[in-house]
Amino acid sequence: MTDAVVSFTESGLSFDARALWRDLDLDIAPGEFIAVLGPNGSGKTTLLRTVLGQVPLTAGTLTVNGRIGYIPQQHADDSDTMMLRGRDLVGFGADGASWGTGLRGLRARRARVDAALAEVDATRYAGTAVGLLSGGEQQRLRIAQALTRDPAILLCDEPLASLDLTSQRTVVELLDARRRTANTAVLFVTHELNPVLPFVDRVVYLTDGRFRIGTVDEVMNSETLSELYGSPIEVIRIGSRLIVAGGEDAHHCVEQGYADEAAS
Ligand SMILES: Nc1ncnc2c1ncn2[C@@H]1O[C@H](COP(=O)(O)OP(=O)(O)OP(=O)(O)O)[C@@H](O)[C@H]1O
Repeated sequence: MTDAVVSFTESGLSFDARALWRDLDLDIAPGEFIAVLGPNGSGKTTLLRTVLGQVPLTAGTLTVNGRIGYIPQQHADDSDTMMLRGRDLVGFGADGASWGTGLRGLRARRARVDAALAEVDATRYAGTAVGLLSGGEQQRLRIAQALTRDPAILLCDEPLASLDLTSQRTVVELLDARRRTANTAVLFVTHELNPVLPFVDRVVYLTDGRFRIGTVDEVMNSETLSELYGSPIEVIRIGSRLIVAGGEDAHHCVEQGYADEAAS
């Protein structure tokens, strides 16, 4: 694909003798929304880190066309961040970019921060300390921070973790709006597929050195996942949601209450 934002070609990544993936080809198109799934330790975060240039591939090539926006995993010990005002946190994303010198540069930077705050509807709490905001509000600020770079691709590492369902929906809708209006691709690591299911174009499913890439229907079915895991996995569709049963990470698509619903 010539206009791909990110291209992995015959790529492989191993740490010592352990391969996280081999012979992986993936072209990510502008505006494409890709969910990266798999059990703990399967290499989801590492896949993002290769795109960030933090981890070199051990085989094949990776090309990135355009700027990257990164929404890192949230850690409970981000205490330094908690003291900042929302606007200052977002401003970190705008640092390092070339805004020109003097007052003009400062104005351009401020305008970009204001635009990013407005895009995620966070202007009203831009002056509040991050630590006083809800998890959902903080996550909006992290998205705004990533947007200040006007990215061609957003790398999102479990951005829904520890958010309630309403905030999850807000975050996903913000990312979806961005890709629709600005054609920004989204590479989204998640343990819960259901909140993003309506928006996902393709899934990259990693486990134990193997992977599958395809549409939700192509990958998230009993036959494909059983083959991938080498043990019986059942994928059940309930309305617009998917439940994965069996296998060591059967929980990964199940949200609170859905398992009970499936059983009843
Ligand atoms: N620099 C490194 N050197 C050696 N091993 C590493 C390095 N970085 C990651 N790993 C290992 O690679 C594996 C994949 O890690 P990664 O963080 O990508 O998993 P993950 O799928 O994101 O897991 P989780 O769902 O728990 O966040 C882990 O076993 C991890 O310990």
